[in-house]
Amino acid sequence: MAKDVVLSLAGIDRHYGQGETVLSILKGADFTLRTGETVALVAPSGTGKSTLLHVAGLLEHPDGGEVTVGGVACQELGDEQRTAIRRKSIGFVYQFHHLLPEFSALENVMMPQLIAGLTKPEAAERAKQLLDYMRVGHRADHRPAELSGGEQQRVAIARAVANAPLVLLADEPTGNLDPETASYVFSALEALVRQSGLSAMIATHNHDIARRMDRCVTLVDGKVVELVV
Ligand SMILES: Nc1ncnc2c1ncn2[C@@H]1O[C@H](COP(=O)(O)OP(=O)(O)OP(=O)(O)O)[C@@H](O)[C@H]1O
Repeated sequence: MAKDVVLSLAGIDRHYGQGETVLSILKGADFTLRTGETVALVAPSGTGKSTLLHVAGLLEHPDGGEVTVGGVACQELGDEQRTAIRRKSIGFVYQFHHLLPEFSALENVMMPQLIAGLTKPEAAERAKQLLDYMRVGHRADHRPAELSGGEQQRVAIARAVANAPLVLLADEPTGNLDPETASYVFSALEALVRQSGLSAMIATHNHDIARRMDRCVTLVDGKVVELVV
């Protein structure tokens, strides 16, 4: 793997179901993400965007092929090792925030850092910085249900980058927001990614958002193909 490649997918196969009802989603998909690069994944519904992100983020096992994260080939690793790599190297943002409802925004952003072994004061300081950066610091002590959709998603983004991952994977991170809020939240996400030099792959249906990334890819017949938007 080239030195500046942070994530590579090689010959990824993924199918669902069995026998005659088998549905092949990814068919030898290849993809490479370089350090500091931002890539939009734009493809019609049902073509496998979430599947590709889940495989890349070590949330799902592919049926064939190799996922390499930060130079580590993950295919032969056990669940524990994959989880350790995922926690250290991958930040994931979903369409719905998936914040823990019984904890405050600040505690939600502290959580992955505490799991990674930081002390409470260290985790709290970084969480505050990230929430301020995402312009939601004034809501730090509130629980998710007390936040607006845009605020919830900004907290979820702060949480995803709390452990300074190598790669940020986002699955339609603004898909559940109205256009104005989506634009605001995406700008905050983009600024954070650029400022921290993060590598990111973002699935989106929004072509305005896609154009702001370094490059765009799509899925055609189970393979990743470069796209000009
Ligand atoms: N666990 C599963 N079991 C069976 N089929 C699945 C499973 N997960 C996804 N699929 C199917 O695989 C296909 C690809 O799903 P995926 O969610 O990756 O698409 P997508 O491009 O992200 O779609 P959307 O834009 O609508 O979110 C779909 O037809 C979906 O129904």
